Amino acid sequence: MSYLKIDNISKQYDEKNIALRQVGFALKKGEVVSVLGESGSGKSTLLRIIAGLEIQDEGRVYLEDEKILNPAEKLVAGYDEIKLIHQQYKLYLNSTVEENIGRPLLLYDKDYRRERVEEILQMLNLHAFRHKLPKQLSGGQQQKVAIGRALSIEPEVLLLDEPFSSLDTIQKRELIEELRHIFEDSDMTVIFVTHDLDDALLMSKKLFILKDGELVQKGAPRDIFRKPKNLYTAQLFSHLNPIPGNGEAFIRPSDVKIEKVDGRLEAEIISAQYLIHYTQLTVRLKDTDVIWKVEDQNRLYQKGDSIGLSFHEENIISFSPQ
Ligand SMILES: Nc1ncnc2c1ncn2[C@@H]1O[C@H](COP(=O)(O)OP(=O)(O)OP(=O)(O)O)[C@@H](O)[C@H]1O
Repeated sequence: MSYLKIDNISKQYDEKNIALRQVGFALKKGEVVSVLGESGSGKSTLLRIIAGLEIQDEGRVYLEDEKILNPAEKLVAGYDEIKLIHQQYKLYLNSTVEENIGRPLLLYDKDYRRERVEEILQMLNLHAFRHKLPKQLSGGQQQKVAIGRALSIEPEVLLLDEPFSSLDTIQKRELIEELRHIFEDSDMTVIFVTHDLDDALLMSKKLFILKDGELVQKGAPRDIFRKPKNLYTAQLFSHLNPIPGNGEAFIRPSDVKIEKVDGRLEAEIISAQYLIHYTQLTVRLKDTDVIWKVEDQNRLYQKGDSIGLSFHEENIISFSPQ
């Protein structure tokens, strides 16, 4: 049974700005998913509508079969059960970490409040900073406090709108992994939106891909990687090498094997770029203008070398009948 249902949501701000086109999906309780899309694809609008903070033109959001009312239908917009965190999420600057986390619980029983704040400090490993003010914390620690504050009243649904984009890559990856473990141990339903594929893959086992306001594909990353529905989705995962004379058919660099020159597919290396896990070769296929990227895992080749290339038919990505 679906727990959070997004049913056919459309939203157009004005003539030029169509933010969402009939977006629909359903999540089970406790599911953690990522919504991936480039800037302007409608991610923030989608989350705001799910949170009941934006008026949609069409469609409905349901939480456990209850309609989520939008600001035109509800006096105080938003729901305690659904928390939205975004990059500009503000902390109380003159309050300590523990006060910030406990703030949403002011109307709750004092003992419960104390217990819950302890739980959150423990969960997010923030004990050492409990008496510090936000300005005495790093960006990553501040984001954790913001998340701690959102978690303090135990929301049913947590919506994360690129909340980590101000962090450096290493800090961000660590925080995402930490949160993934927290979410795995909870029954919170989480939607994480991002434009970064690696972040999305780190956070969840299920991806929703948004393009120009449309949900173009959803599923397990491995399935989308192997069977992308269109060029846009395919290219989110890697560069695609066009296969000459084979219509709209491509092969990923990671699926190309470098062999000795043996008269089959031959190429000349026109540049070699040292990357962390391999040397990326840019090659020109013999007797053509077709340029490919291939991965030299053993760092054996350099500019000017001739190499042979091979790949398995089953790895070909094709968008039209061959
Ligand atoms: N208040 C608004 N008024 C008019 N157009 C808007 C408004 N908010 C968003 N839009 C437009 O709606 C579309 C979707 O915007 P949205 O912010 O939802 O995308 P996004 O995927 O979250 O982008 P980003 O990653 O850059 O934050 C864009 O074309 C944007 O310009």
